[in-house]
Amino acid sequence: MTASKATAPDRQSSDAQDIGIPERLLKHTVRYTNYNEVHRDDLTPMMRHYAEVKDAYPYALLMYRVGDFFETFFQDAIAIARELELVLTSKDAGKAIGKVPLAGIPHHALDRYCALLVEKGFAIAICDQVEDPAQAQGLVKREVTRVITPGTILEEGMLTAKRNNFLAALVIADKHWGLAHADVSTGEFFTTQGSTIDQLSQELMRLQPAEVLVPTNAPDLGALLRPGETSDKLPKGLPAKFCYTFRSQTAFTQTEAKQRLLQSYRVRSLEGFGCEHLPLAIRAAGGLLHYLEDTQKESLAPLLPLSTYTTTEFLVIDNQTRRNLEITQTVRDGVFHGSLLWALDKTTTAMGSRALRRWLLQPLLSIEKIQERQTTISELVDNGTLRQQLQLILKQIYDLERLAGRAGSGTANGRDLVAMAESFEKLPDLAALMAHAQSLYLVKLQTVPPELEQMGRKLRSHLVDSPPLYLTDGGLIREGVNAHLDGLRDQVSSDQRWIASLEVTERERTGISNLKVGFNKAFGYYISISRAKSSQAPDDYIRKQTLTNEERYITPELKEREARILNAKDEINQIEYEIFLGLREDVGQHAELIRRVAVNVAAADVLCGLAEIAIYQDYCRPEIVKGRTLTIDAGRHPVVEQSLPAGFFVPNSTGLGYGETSIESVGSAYPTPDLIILTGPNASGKSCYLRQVGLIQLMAQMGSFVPAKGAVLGVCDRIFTRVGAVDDLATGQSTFMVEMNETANILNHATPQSLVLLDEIGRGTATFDGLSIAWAVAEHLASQICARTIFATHYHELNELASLLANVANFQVTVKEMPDQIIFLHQVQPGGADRSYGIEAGRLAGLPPSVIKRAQQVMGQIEKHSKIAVGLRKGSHPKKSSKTPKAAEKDPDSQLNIFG
Ligand SMILES: Nc1ncnc2c1ncn2[C@@H]1O[C@H](COP(=O)(O)OP(=O)(O)OP(=O)(O)O)[C@@H](O)[C@H]1O
Repeated sequence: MTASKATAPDRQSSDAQDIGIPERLLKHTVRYTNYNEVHRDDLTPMMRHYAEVKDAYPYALLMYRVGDFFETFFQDAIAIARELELVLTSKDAGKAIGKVPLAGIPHHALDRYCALLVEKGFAIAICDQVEDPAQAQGLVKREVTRVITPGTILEEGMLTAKRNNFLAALVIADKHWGLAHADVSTGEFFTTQGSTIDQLSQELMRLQPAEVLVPTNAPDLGALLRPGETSDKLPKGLPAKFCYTFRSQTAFTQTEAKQRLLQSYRVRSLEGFGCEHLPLAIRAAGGLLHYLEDTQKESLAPLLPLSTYTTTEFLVIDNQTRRNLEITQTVRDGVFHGSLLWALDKTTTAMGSRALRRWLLQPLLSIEKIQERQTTISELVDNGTLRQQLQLILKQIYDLERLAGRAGSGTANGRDLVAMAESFEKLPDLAALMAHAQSLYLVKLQTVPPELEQMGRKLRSHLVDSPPLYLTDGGLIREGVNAHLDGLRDQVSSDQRWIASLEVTERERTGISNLKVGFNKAFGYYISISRAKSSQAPDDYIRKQTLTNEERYITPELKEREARILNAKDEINQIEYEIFLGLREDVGQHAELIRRVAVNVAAADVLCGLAEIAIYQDYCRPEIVKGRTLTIDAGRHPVVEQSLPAGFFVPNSTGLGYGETSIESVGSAYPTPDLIILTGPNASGKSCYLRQVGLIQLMAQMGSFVPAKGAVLGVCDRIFTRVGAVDDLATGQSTFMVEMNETANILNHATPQSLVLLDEIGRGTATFDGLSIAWAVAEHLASQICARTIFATHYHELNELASLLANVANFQVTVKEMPDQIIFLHQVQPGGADRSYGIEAGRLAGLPPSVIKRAQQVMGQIEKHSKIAVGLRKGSHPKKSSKTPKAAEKDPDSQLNIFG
């Protein structure tokens, strides 16, 4: 980029409002708000260098190290002053330019401020001094040592322990897409390929990446879109809630991307990663790796081997379903407390907690893999001692995934390595505990890589138990590690002892009883004598400073000892630092091995937590079968149950899967339709029941036990939900349109293997429109798709469907009517509610009696004259047996005649 002459040379100042900074923070008038407004030749050498560096990172806030501060200038200064509420001052940028905006942060507070900026979606380039300023001739050498972007954070303080921080990269071509994602802090690296933008955005919504890379050939390469910002360069249909970074297309081309992956993993083919035949997946992964190399510089820790997956390997849970089933956060407040994850997370390690979240968002389809997880839970349920001891050991294991990342990237400190050593020491205990374990996930813990055991011993023998936070201040390395280091330490101790005893010896020698030995930063060690006694100072004392009441002296020997101490200390610190770097590098080289072990530990932790829940919440191991059976005996909602006093939750059974053999455990007489029409008054528990079935299915497919007495469950391909009515203000869609979009999506994608949970379809429009749509949707699901469906509704007219279609059954949530109140029994029983209690609910809520009376009259009229009601009452529809779902399938255009 070439320097351009000031575009607004007459701009002398901007007022506070102009740049969005409160008056109280604006300490100087601000001149030039963009570094490109000034002529480069007019800048001071340092500012010119700043501008050159800034040219290379236009999309990032540039933190430029000056002494003890990281300073930002021009527009970056304005941005950070505004975002962090810092004082905006100014700096002289050159004679012809004068003062330009400046905002700085102390170097030791860099992490804290960066965390805040990254959270707000900014990228930060850190330009540090790379030579000792004391040794520098002329301008201190500075280089960008790291670029921190929302998706490339490694710093512990900036990460959330219990969730992954994913960086994603996508490539879209010919209606197909490739999507790679990696967590640099844990080393996980995945790639996949698929079609339809809808699928891509669903996958992004599942991953919730902190940053998404998008290749473009647009001119403002490197621009970063913060969450909520839009750009016409962003492919249509992608969620606006993420942070998007535009990258040059070059790194995303097939040749470059593949080459980069081959080189990085030192392999000849991508066959082993399973993506050789997936060009878009390769391009996305290569582009992502390039970005990491670009931003992490030397500090990029090796990632785990690239793993290829397909979105069809997992139970598909779209964004609405994830939201409606409140898997990771509640619908109402968007908080973790009250979500399924909250109810199930009994993990002990941060790694386990992250793994549980991933498992919940990606339940399995393979019966075998589900059973592997179940078997481990069973073993831990049956063997309480094993479970408790496992938990005790897990408690002592630190976040190995992230520690390995920090070691690999050269950012780990002494405490990190000690934490690793302590964790490695626990691995043999874990192996010994698992010696007789039978199930796969526990057997995986039986072997400890010898390298890690050795590494643990080495770290322990080299590092002190509680190392200091800073690496260059010494105090890290134990005695006995390095003979020269020990010698220097002995020398320092002896000199320090000599100085410590100096006061006594000099008092004796001089006879001055109040003689003291002191130390200050300016002069180092000195001997102090009160003014009154100063005449008694011996000849070898050299006067250094005169204060009101005392004289300060040095002696040649004192200075010699002092110099020796200081030199030795410098050398000690340097040797310790080098030993530490060697240790850290050693650990870094084992990052991949450490992470592999960490993955096993995390999985065991998840399963141990699930076993714990299974015991204390009385869950059962569901039988996972082929086919469409969905039978739950006395199921409960895992979250609502935990929030009610013990024993208050009313269990309910469920049977779905028409044509499947009945399951004995639930009673052979239990009906198993494809579609349940569920009616019942407000607040009786319909939504709760609906969600309970969805959650039980989901938990079963992630391998967990489930809150029920017994369950036999076929594997679902997708769970769809349509729950409640919420305006999507962000996209400007009305409640009804959102509802219809979601319903259309379900009807277009559901299969007989899907589980569909619909709550009050058609409520957002006129009653008859709503009822008609609800009817048609239910009929289509039952007769055309044959998806297993629960359809909760207040339109009890829909109960008629059961008499028309053999695979539809009516259920109701029962209430007990009392003279002046309704008692909610929360029991789901066969049969349809023949009436709503809406008017009663209104009466209980205090609507005036005249209004209630009038409402009853109106209802009577509507029921009498409604065509659909008349049609339904006539019973003129064909006999149930003549319209089985299969018959309807053959003749999809035929509709059931309900109008007579
Ligand atoms: N099986 C149950 N056992 C105990 N309490 C329950 C049960 N099911 C629901 N509840 C309680 O009843 C409340 C209302 O349930 P829910 O929201 O499912 O009702 P609803 O029938 O869907 O109401 P509406 O038709 O107004 O949406 C829940 O918050 C829960 O506390």
